[in-house]
Amino acid sequence: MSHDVRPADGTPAGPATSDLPGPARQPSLPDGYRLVRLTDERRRELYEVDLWAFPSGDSVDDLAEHPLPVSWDRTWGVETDRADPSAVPVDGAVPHVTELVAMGSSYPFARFPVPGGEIPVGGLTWVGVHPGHRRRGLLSAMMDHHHTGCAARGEAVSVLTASESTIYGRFGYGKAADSLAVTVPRRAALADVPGAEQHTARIEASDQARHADVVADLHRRAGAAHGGVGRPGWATRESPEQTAWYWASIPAFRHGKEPWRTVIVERDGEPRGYARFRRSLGWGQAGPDGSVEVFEAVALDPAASRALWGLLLDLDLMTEVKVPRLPVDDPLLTLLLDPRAAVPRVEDTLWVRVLDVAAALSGRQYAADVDVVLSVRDTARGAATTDAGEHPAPTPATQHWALVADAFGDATCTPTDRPADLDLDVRELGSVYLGGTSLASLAAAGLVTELTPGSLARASTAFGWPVPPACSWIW
Ligand SMILES: CC(=O)SCCNC(=O)CCNC(=O)[C@H](O)C(C)(C)COP(=O)(O)OP(=O)(O)OC[C@H]1O[C@@H](n2cnc3c(N)ncnc32)[C@H](O)[C@@H]1OP(=O)(O)O
Repeated sequence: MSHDVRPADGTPAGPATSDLPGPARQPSLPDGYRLVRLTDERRRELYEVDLWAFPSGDSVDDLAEHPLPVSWDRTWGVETDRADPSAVPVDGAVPHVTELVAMGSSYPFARFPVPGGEIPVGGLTWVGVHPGHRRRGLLSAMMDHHHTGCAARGEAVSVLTASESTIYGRFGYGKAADSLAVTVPRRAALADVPGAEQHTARIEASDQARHADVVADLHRRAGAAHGGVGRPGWATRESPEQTAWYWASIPAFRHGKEPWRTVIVERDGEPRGYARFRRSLGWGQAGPDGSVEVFEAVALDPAASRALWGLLLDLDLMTEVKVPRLPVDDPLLTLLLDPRAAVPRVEDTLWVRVLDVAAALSGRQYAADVDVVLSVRDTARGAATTDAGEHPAPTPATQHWALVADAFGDATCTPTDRPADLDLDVRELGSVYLGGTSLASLAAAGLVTELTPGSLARASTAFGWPVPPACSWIW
């Protein structure tokens, strides 16, 4: 919070457009609010908004000295002024305080994996509004700002993980990937995989200097594996800020658990997989009742995966292993002789907003030859706008796009006057973009309309992908 003196009527300062990341314009905000770029000097204020938006037992002091995952040049806030009741008027003017009441940021994914390729993507994150300033349009204005910034930077797509799954559909986001939350009993039986027993393991305190390079290398190679087709969504932590955050040991986030541990499994001295986990020890009537939390478990091949899960499922004094975000096709579910023992629960992870249809659709590959015309409606608020500051068109903006692609080859997507084969909203285009949701299943729910008989099955096959998308970058 900072002080300044305003005229007696409290007129707020004008917009600080030149401070904004992205195009120099203000989105439509309610009166008295302005969007500003945040810098490291306002780190404590940012944490104050964060703790109002995401309540926890932590204090600003617990958090402010540790690394932040966001890049300041892509981080913004909304501030407002209010009269300072404790201040004495100066020459008839009422001292005001400037208060940060909302924030948002986006990760710079320059090489975000999409089916068969990589494109620049903006990863919306850390959106929060102070509860005293909610439901008056601050999020809507920030979404407009974010999408405009993506468009200006050539990011054809925005992705996010949502705190609540009901928020982002209205801004044109479609649910593009699920994950599984599982809890596996200790020593749950796993199928044998030849070669698993030839692995050795190093279990160490997570340490950036010691582990960062090997973990980043395994993470990247695991995403590109899968018979060479790669896993959509499997972005690496590209920015130094994301990397520093991942490796930071922040006591406030331990919640009674030990600090993060890293296990690396090796075969013939070569790293083949890693996991990041932490334990908490409890005692029940039957003795030790500890729990293991696995943040991520990544392996290059089936034997390394079997070795890694075998180790994680048999840590002393533990009775269960919790994995909050497991890719839906992780080998663990297939290796478990009793998959029901994991009690898998499906959760949404990646939400995708297609901002530039031509760039997005020609930036990925397709699993079958396709020649289809899509009628795409983009009426959602928060659509990318022009540098002139125009807001999304109030009337439905529908465009026909001709998509032509060879299976696992080149693709083109251009505007066309040809009649459409399929009709859908931009939300549904986001849902199918990473290959994890089928057009046919959306059509079954009435969200996609087949206008040319036979086009749905063909397009559905082409938009699919052999490997389901997964989110690899939460935090
Ligand atoms: C990518 C991420 O960072 S996800 C993290 C999002 N942040 C949080 O969950 C923290 C706690 N929540 C908040 O800070 C705020 O409530 C926010 C950011 C979710 C919403 O901010 P607000 O400024 O209140 O939103 P705003 O007034 O612009 O509302 C825009 C629309 O979204 C709707 N909306 C807002 N919050 C929610 C919600 N939690 N669930 C469903 N709809 C919502 C509003 O009703 C409004 O819809 P309408 O215009 O169709 O009636």
